[in-house]
Amino acid sequence: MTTDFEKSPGWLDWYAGPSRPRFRMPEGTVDAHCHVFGPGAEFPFAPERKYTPCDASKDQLFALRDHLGFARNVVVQATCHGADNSAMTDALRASGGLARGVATVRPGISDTELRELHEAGVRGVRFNFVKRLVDTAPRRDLQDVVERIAPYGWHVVLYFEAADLADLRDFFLSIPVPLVIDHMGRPDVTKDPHGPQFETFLQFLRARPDIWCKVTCPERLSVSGPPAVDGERQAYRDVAPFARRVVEEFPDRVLWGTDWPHPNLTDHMPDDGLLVDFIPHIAPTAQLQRKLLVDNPMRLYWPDTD
Ligand SMILES: O=C(O)/C=C(\CC(=O)C(=O)O)C(=O)O
Repeated sequence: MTTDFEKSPGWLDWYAGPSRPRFRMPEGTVDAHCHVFGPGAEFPFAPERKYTPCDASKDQLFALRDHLGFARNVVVQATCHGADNSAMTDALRASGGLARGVATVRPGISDTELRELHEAGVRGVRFNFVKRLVDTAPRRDLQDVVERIAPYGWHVVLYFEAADLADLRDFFLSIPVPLVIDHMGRPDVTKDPHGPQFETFLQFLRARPDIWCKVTCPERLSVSGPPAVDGERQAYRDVAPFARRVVEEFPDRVLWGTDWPHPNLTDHMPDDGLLVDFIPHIAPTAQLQRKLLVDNPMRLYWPDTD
């Protein structure tokens, strides 16, 4: 088994020594989108992966959680681990109940494996339609997965590019469990936040009351920045109006997360402390912040916790 991995060319490692955020997050804030990578020597990356990351271990994730002031994490299976969820579930088990997970599952998964994922803290599966990341599975396979996970009360996380929503929308709306959309459906933020492309996305969110939206990844969506580096506490001003529209229209079904360790960024690596300082620009009131950071993720991932 290969355990010695060479990172993809040009790979940017996560930012060591992030600042402390100036924004005071409410107590119990959940980082509802982050990943663990390996370590490759312990949890090898998948043969079918499209990129090879640096290591980003559970201990490093938990150290970041504590440094930034988060209480909990939702760890999303990244494509570089394929459908081998063991690095992610290892993190969930080590978290003492402070982490939940979103897995990648193939239709052939056994009932025992599904039960084990649930017991570890998995509460959803991710379907990825971003072509640079995966060869998307046939819809029949995805429907089979939905049938298998529905009895557990799980949801489906959808990752896709804005330009593909028109083709995918009917399929998405046919999925009979709650949906969670990654990174606002990846809008082109050089367009008008009140223009037709983002309006199409908002219409999709309006189509069902159980579609949630992560207002995440300004660092991935931003074109004109400025990036969250070198003390910049007003970063990603071009993304903020898009996220604010979603937060204000759907305050009870938005989620936020760091996206640490920020895979596949090519032009900069954000300081995660400065990234947290983006939050009040998209959720300007204490009430919106509490819903976004605590109430909503707790309802979705820890519904039995008071
Ligand atoms: O961190 C993210 O959510 C986005 C990713 C990576 C990813 O989703 C994956 O590997 O599964 C991206 O756009 O490259």
